Amino acid sequence: MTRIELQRGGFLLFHDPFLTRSEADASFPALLAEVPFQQQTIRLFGKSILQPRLSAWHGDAGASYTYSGLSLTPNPWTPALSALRARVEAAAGCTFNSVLVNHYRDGDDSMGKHADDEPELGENPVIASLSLGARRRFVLEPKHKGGEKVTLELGEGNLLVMAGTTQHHYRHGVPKQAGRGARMNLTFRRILGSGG
Ligand SMILES: O=C(O)CCC(=O)C(=O)O
Ligand SMILES: [Fe+2]
Repeated sequence: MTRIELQRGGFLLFHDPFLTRSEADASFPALLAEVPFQQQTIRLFGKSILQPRLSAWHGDAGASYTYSGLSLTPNPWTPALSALRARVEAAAGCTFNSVLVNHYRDGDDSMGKHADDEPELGENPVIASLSLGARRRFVLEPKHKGGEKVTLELGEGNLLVMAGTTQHHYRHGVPKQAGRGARMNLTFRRILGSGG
């Protein structure tokens, strides 16, 4: 495990490897079969646009969440998601009541730069990000001038934990990367005030 202190504040814990090869290889098809992935529409500057990836939200009953203007009601935990949650909680040393699962079908799918700073996550959220399948470039950069840019290759069962004040000072995203294969990313989160 590598700990990366961020210059503007916050820190990352990077576990690479994290899942064993066989755990990672078994999880990808299990999630594809269990998770009801959809291409979501979001409203951005008054226009409806399709997100350039598939996603699904799972969590404890009552853990509802607003993401990019979408109000999401969680799907229930599936066997594969519950097993991965237990694995991630043991490593992160905290508990999570929900997970956003993203499926990047190929290198044309992407996630724009953002911070996971929604109020329902609380002041300094711990976000545990598990990546399966093809590695993709994950870019973390300061919101304002000053501080470093960090690029990691997330995939193949590795785990990145973002903690402390990271979401206050940094944005992150997954740019398009031509030629890459399918990847999944699971961000385990704790939604506050949901009774979970
Ligand atoms: O796919 C990734 O590595 C990033 C996902 C992410 O930032 C999110 O779900 O908020
Ligand atoms: Fe994020």
